[in-house]
This record gives sequence, structure tokens and C-alpha cells, in this order.
Amino acid sequence: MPVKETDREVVLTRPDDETTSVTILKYGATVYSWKLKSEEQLWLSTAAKLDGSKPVRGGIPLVFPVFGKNTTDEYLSKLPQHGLARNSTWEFLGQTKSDPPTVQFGLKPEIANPELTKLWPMDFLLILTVELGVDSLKTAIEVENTSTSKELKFNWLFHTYFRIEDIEGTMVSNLAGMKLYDQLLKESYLDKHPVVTFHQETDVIYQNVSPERAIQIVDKGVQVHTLKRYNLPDTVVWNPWVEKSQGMADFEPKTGYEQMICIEPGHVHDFITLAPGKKWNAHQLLCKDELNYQAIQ
Ligand SMILES: O=P(O)(O)OC[C@H]1O[C@@H](O)[C@H](O)[C@@H](O)[C@@H]1O
Repeated sequence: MPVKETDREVVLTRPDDETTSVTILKYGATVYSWKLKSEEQLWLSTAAKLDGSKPVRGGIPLVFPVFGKNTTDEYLSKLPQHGLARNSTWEFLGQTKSDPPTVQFGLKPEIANPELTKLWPMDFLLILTVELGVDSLKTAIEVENTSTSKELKFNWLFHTYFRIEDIEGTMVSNLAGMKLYDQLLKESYLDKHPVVTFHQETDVIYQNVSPERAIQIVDKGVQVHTLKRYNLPDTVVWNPWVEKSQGMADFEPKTGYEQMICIEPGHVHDFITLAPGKKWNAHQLLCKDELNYQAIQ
């Protein structure tokens, strides 16, 4: 069966290849496994909670309506870090296409986490579409402002944890020349390095990364993941390294930072503001591609 639903999750398998599948937890509509020919592509902590008691540490948590911890907005500042979508149980809307196999999930205030919608009393409808290609995974989001009178102000981000072999042998290409905000130094600067490499905790937001840029994760000269984006101008690059991993109870094994890198396409530098009745769409495409080093314009 290409789509298997249980109380907890939905598993989508390619009809032409049963070793290629994606598993989506209804809690957070979190993709927590994507296997290509039996090989896991995403990183998931062995201590990740899959029982709805905490957002999932790994896979693709969804960040909405706020990235990080806001301190200025009257309502968004009341929400916990990264908002309410990853801590709400979404509704499974069913399969919408058989080729490529595609499913949808929905979230609206009536079913979202009531503790959190109390703090952020806005009208919205989110539709997440997950499409399983032969060697790709597309996650697409539509945000609708269902209010008839109020604007909807929000951030969106796909918090994608990629599985890699070894962080110190890994580089991320095609972000060279971009302006970034370093969340640890609390400073903005131009990244003049030809590629991003990792030797310590990294938590940076690249801004206005052109949609033509395919971000590639390269392991010792070999392309292992390619990330393409639509309508998501910012890209967060995060690795917690040693100390930060120690401080996260759900991050296991503690050496797991060596096998993961978060490349998170989003719209987080500025808020999106949607007028009543309007919709906004974006997607990320995780795929395999030839190594393509793009020149800085
Ligand atoms: O522990 P959380 O809430 O899942 O956040 C993990 C990380 O998420 C990243 O997106 C942020 O840039 C980091 O600052 C943060 O530490």
C-alpha cells in the first residue's frame, strides 16, 4: 500500500520502489524519516520524542508563526521558541496524487495546541503537501489568512536536519558572498569564505539567498544532498557542536552533532504580512544533483 495511516503517523511508499519512503508524524506534521533505496537521508536523535510531549529533535520540524524567540511583538512574543506548528497535532487530509505519491496535512486554530493559540489568537489555515519523488522529497506549505478583518504576521521555516557522515569532512556550497546574521556573535557580516565548513557551534542566518542558488552539502568532494527553494529567501545553518548538544536532553547520542547539519530554508529575517483572505506559498525540494559550484554574481 503506498499510503499507510496509523493513529500516530502516515507512511508514504513509492509504488515502483518499496525501499523509498517518507514517514510523517501527525504531531507537528513532522517528517521524521525519508529513505531513498533503504538509506536514511535525515538525522533523527535517538532520544527524540515521538509521543507528542515535545517537538521532534530531527527530521523536518515546521516553524510557524515565529522563528526563534520573539521579544517585540505583542502576541508572537508570548509563544515559545519556533512557534506552535511543531507542537500541534495536524489533521491528515489524505492522498492527493498517486504519481508522484503525495499527501496533505492541515492545521487551523480549532485543532492546534490550545495552550498556544490562547497566547496567539489569530485565524489561519496551513496546508502542508509532502511529495515523494524517485530521488527527491518536496515539502510545500500554503498559509491562508482566514480572518475577515485582521492581518496575519508570521515567519515560516523548514527546520531540516540532514544526515551526513562526518561534520568535519562536510562543506556547504553556494552561500558564498551572502550577507548573514550570526546568532551567536549577534552580528551581521558578508560571508567571504568560498564554502561553509564546520569546526565549532554554528548558528547563522543567510539573507536573501537567490532562488536560483541550489545549496549543496558536499562530503569530501561528493554531493550528498541538494536543497532547492521557492519563496524562501533566508537560510539558517545550524550545528550545535559539543556543549550545546550536551545541554539538550533530547539530543542523543551526544556525538550526534557529527552526523547532522541543519540547513533550514525560511522567511525569517522579515515577517510576511498577509491581508485578510490572502494566501502565501513556499516549498523546499530535497534532491540529488551533480556538484554545481555557482559563481557569485
Ligand atoms: O532547540 P530548538 O528550539 O529546536 O532550536 C534548535 C535551533 O534551531 C535553529 O533554527 C536556531 O537557529 C538555533 O538558535 C536553535 O538552537
